[in-house]
Amino acid sequence: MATDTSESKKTSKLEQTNPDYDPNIVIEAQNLTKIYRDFWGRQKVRALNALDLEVKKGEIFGLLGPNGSGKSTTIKLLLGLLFPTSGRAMVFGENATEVTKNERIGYLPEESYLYKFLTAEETLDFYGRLFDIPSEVRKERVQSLIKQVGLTNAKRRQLREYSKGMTRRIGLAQALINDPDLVLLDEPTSGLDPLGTREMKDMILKLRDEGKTVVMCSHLLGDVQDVCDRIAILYQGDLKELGRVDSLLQVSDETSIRAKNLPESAQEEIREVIKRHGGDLIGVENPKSTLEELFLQIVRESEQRPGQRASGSDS
Ligand SMILES: Nc1ncnc2c1ncn2[C@@H]1O[C@H](COP(=O)(O)OP(=O)(O)OP(=O)(O)O)[C@@H](O)[C@H]1O
Repeated sequence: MATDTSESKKTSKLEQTNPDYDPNIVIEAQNLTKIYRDFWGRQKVRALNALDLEVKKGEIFGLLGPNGSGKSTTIKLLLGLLFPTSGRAMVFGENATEVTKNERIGYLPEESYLYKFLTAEETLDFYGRLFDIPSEVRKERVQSLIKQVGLTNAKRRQLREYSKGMTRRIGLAQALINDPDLVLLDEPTSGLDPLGTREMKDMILKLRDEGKTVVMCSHLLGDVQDVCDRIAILYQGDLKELGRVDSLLQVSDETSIRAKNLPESAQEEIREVIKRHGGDLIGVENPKSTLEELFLQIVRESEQRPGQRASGSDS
């Protein structure tokens, strides 16, 4: 597996030869169907049913759905680890079954498969060698990824000593060792504490800022809402919803107004205006922060002032 970061070599064969190929479409699934069969060839499960979707360059795309809805099957089809029963998946304009395109993909699986007796440095160096990354580039990238995922203080410890959150971090660093253009993340925030979750979400957003395309599967809907531009919701192999998170979540028949330092008299006037226009007042109240914000604020304050109670507490 040879990896070269120069733009010219990172483009796929099709990108170079097919003038119709649109480089802004990183993933294209057309009628993608996967039926698992038993030893005798009899149909066991229709895991994915005629999936049509596109993932655009530079977006964070969320694949959602209850257990067994076909998310992992979709990821495996994109990686070429499974063959579709019918339809096709294209990645960077190449058929997903073409494994050479995986040189441009980083993959964080749900379960860690890393070698427990290697340190973080050794792990990343090992995967860097698999990608044939030249020694100097490899050394630099290993150190910069370790820093990026916040494992500098633990970089010489064996992975068997790592907590679940640390294992997730080294998993992400491993997925990025080849400086991929497309990053597939299966449950990236599972097992992380709220601070680790925030950092992981920031790292995912940073990947988008760097121009990478991210596809993530997650059951943690709050995390998906925080980072994803678009989502697809699968149910028993069928695509049930596809669209931009902000427009899917917009409640179009309600209006919300937020103001600071508004006196009680003005609030009364607003109530009157709503009444005059025939609207139903749902509530005039102080907005609430999120539990995540409160938790992070307390952790940050505790770091700055060890031993003291956080400022926001009133009981
Ligand atoms: N190797 C396999 N052989 C037979 N059936 C399988 C196989 N892998 C997955 N399935 C079935 O295909 C369906 C979709 O599974 P898949 O793992 O893609 O779902 P998922 O959405 O990733 O679920 P989860 O959220 O639990 O990870 C399920 O009914 C599952 O039992």
